[in-house]
Amino acid sequence: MIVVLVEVTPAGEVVETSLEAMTFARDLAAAGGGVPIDAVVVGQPDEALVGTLASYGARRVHALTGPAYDSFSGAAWAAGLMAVRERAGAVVVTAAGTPRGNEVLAHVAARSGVPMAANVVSFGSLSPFTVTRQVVGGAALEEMSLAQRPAVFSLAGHAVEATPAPAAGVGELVAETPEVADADLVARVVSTEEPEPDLSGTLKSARVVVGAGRGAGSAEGFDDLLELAELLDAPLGVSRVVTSLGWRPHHEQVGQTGSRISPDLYIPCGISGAIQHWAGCSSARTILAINTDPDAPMVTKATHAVIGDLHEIIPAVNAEIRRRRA
Ligand SMILES: Cc1cc2nc3c(=O)[nH]c(=O)nc-3n(C[C@H](O)[C@H](O)[C@H](O)COP(=O)(O)OP(=O)(O)OC[C@H]3O[C@@H](n4cnc5c(N)ncnc54)[C@H](O)[C@@H]3O)c2cc1C
Repeated sequence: MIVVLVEVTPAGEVVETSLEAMTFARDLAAAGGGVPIDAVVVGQPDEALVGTLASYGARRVHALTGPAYDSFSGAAWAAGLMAVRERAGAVVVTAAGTPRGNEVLAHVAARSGVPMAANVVSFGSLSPFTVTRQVVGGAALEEMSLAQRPAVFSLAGHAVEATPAPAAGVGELVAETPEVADADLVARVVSTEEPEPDLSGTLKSARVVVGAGRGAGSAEGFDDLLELAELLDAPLGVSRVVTSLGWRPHHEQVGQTGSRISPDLYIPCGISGAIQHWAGCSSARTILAINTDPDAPMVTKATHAVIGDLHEIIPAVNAEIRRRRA
């Protein structure tokens, strides 16, 4: 029989590539004379999820629950998957070739003392069992023999189309709480964070950008610069020092490891003009540098420069803009 590790989204739906793995397992099971397929999920599945897996041919849905499975751990998930496999007597263990799928299966293969084939796209003969898999990032295909049992392999994403079975499986839900050794919980996810939203679009397309670097002095030193940006209806673009120090968010960074900008006017204030920053702003049409150092690379490359303390110059410029607009 075959066991398939199935991944579930935070919304409680089966991941598409896991449905592909179920479809592939079904083709393999059919070639092997109709051996059963069991799915393994981590966490308590609802009825709809069990129904989906049954519609893809699952005879049983083994649900791994308990504190050891509350967060992702490649070794703990592998321990649970192996416990199910051993009891069910499965000769094939498979999953989608996702980072998690590959990590868990690598643990399973190492513990079982067998090779693992990652990113399989098709199978050939059954005896000996051979598979074709993607290597070198998908640039080449390799044929691999998985003669030992269990045969452990992951399926490359979109190698097959996810298709429900012509006849649904029983989908019997089986609660599983295999024990996990403390050593298997050493490397596990302890917290997750939403990625910072990418707000750099405005910066990349702006006609005017106000730049700010270490010369701002501190996280509190941006008030006048932000006022200037508002008066000019321009976004703020900053140097890496500023984002590294946590003074401003990363999406405002200009340079090699930030945004490339090409505004009509760039006003870098307190930015030395290191090559990595220059890489992101050199296509600005006009550069007006404000810096205390007349020899700073940004000053020597700028179209115009004002030499002086930005904390004196910027408030004066803001006041003059406000006065003229009034
Ligand atoms: C792999 C790599 C990638 C990198 N990628 C980037 C990147 O994408 N973007 C980037 O910006 N950097 C990048 N860097 C960092 C880069 O090398 C510089 O360290 C950084 O750009 C310097 O930032 P800064 O100009 O704000 O600070 P500094 O170099 O310290 O310059 C501060 C400037 O402010 C002036 N100044 C000080 N006080 C005042 C004041 N009161 N008024 C006016 N002027 C004042 C000083 O004269 C000086 O010119 C990268 C570095 C590496 C190694």
